[in-house]
Amino acid sequence: MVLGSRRDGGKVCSPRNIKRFRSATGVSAAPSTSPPTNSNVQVFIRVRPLNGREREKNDRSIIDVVDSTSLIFDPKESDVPFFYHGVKQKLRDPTKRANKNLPLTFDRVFDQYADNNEVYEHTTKDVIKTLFEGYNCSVFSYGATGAGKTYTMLGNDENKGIMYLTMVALYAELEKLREDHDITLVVGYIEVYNEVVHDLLNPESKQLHLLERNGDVVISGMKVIEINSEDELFERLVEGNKQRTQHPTDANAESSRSHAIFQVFVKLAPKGTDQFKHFKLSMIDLAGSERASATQNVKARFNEGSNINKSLLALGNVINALADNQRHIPYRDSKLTRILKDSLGGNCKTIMIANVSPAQIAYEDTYNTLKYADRAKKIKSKLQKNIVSMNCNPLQYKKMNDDLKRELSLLKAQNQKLQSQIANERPPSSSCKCKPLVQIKEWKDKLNKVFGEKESITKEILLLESQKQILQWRIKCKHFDLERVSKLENGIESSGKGRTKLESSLAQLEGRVVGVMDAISQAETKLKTNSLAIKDLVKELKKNNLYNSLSVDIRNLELTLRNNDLEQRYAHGEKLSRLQSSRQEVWEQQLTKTSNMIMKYFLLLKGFNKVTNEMEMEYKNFWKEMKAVTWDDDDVNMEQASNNNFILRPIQLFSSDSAQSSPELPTLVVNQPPAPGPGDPVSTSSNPLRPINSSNLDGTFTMPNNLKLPSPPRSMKKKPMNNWKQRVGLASSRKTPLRDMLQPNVKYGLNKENKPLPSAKMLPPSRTPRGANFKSVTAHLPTPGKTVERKPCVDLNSTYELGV
Ligand SMILES: Nc1ncnc2c1ncn2[C@@H]1O[C@H](COP(=O)(O)OP(=O)(O)OP(=O)(O)O)[C@@H](O)[C@H]1O
Repeated sequence: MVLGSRRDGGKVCSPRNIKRFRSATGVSAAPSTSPPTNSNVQVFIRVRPLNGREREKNDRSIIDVVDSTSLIFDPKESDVPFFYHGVKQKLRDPTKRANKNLPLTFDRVFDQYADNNEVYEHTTKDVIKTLFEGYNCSVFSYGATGAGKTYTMLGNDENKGIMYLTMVALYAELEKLREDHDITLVVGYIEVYNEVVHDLLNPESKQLHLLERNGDVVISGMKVIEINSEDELFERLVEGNKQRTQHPTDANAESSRSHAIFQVFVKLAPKGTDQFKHFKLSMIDLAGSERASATQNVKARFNEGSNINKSLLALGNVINALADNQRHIPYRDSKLTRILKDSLGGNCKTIMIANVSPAQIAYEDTYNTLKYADRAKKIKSKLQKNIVSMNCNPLQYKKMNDDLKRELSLLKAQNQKLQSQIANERPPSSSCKCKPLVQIKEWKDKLNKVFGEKESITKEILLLESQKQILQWRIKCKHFDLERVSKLENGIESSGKGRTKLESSLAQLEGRVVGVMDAISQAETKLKTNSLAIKDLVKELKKNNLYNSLSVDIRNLELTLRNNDLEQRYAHGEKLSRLQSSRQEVWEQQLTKTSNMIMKYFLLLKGFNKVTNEMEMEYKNFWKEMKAVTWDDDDVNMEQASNNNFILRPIQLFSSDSAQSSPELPTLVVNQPPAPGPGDPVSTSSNPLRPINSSNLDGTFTMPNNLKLPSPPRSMKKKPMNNWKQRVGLASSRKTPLRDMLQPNVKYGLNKENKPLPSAKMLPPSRTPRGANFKSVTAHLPTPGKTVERKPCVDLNSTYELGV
């Protein structure tokens, strides 16, 4: 079959084929018949041309590239008549294996005629844009040994690879920004060989270690160098590549026996500001995967081959776990997956180029690579969905906190500006000729006093409000706990101690809420009195024609109030978010345990043939639900999210008199919450920008009547609520679904005892040397079979530590 031709169009999607592929790959969905859409992970297939040896053997092509996004693996061969005892048979030759005739679709499929430029145009060209938007990006080439990974990534003098082409485009973009930005670009190049990390730019150095910092993996001691031109870059790439461990294999005379990771770190700082943006581009040339049967290696190579396969198997498991949206992603299983942690999951755009050979002899390798690629296609971007909902989403809190932080810094800047304005104010003789300085000072003191009072009262109210919200949240959690404990006690002998303890701590918490609410209402009365005092003072100032002279001071005092208000809200958000995170952690552990238990008992019952159809159905539905744990308010935008029970309600901080009376002041635009109207949700963030100078502010503190509070679980609702419980606000709520991940305990490529399946066995590569790759590289290659020796490095001054 010839590449690029399309045959048997109507039959390729036969249900039989689809079923076979599903069982072979473990892919639960049907093989893609439409191209994968918008995702953080894009998967491309590159089919290399048959090489001389394959052409000599007259190998048939096992890949039919149908169009730019689809291919057929092992296409059906045209019918060669099959004769038995001289009679033409209707059936196919039983001695020949039936063709898989498997259709697959990817983001793009490149046939043997595509050069590196074409691959670049459709793969990494768009990456540049994504990088400048502030995302990290990763490109990695995957495939069996000799499939064309290094050719794609590095290329040669005539046909430079996508690493180089991408970097040239990156330089061009940076050049456009050079005039008004300070730019730093550094690169690092490492390899992972036999589970040891080496620095390819500093071959003398000893092995590098991986460290975890705040959940990120950091390569300690990696040397990074500044690059100033494209040519210098290509030289560095080739130089680094020379240091890579290479040995000949059956399929490639210069097989790279290590995973090479080239990283580019860019820092962009607009001139004259102290802000900067940074991003990272990682380009990874993986070592070739190899089949057990394809290699006949000496002992020395065996270890190497098994390490390559082990890390690629770990990579496969990570891809599977991400594709299945599992909560636990086994990044820690190998150095490679640890380094690639933020290149596969998380906030990173990933491009995978799977390289395959179309030759019949590479049948298994090509099939395995396509399986990998098809799985990788299923990794979608919304990885954060793997979090169990507790009614309030900590991520939303984080965003709200960030908004508040921004608002706060804006206000602080405005405040500072106003303060300097006051300091630079001309003496009263010019602005207020008739008022002596002493008199002004007296009024200023009066203002400071009433605003000082207001500040401490609002502080107190917000503190109490924060306490109340946290107590209410804890009450809600306790109700859930109580409901569960009560249910679990059914059917077992229990002293009921657990329930009693929970009930008493619930009563205690509810009592505390009542106390806090009393304190709030007292503080509110004080605030009302204070607001009246401010109003009176402002009136007097106006009467004495002093208001204009002191308007800047009033404004400044108001802004100080606003600063404090925001600071407290921010602290509240953070505290609640911390509490929720720790509760969530406990929950996740509990849910994992519960799911495992359910699975155990289900299997036990099944073993005894006691599972009814209904139970089986229920279990399957449960399992399905557990597979895709999502926030139940995932798609709610922040506006809606702020309609949430645990946000501090707004306090009116400014008097209308003061707000409308200083027209000469610059209008301060902040993200201020609007005063809640009747029936409006209580909201403190994500409102459209609006000026603080609003004439509807009357300086009074009003208790919103729409503060929604959580309800008790169903069992509690049955009980009549007494007065204080109603005040605590246990009125209505939504149910939080009990979900957890429950995945069948089957890992890709592993049997039940967690041992590699026969197809994943490792055997070392062959010793047969074959033709050279790149002129520039081969001139400096180590002797085949000889590993590059590394000496310990003493000069650590020139090394940096950067996040992977
Ligand atoms: N698209 C292509 N066009 C022309 N030649 C190619 C192409 N892809 C690969 N080759 C040639 O095939 C041979 C093997 O390619 P390459 O070294 O890139 O394989 P590899 O996947 O990196 O192998 P390994 O994992 O063993 O290092 C090289 O000689 C290379 O020049």
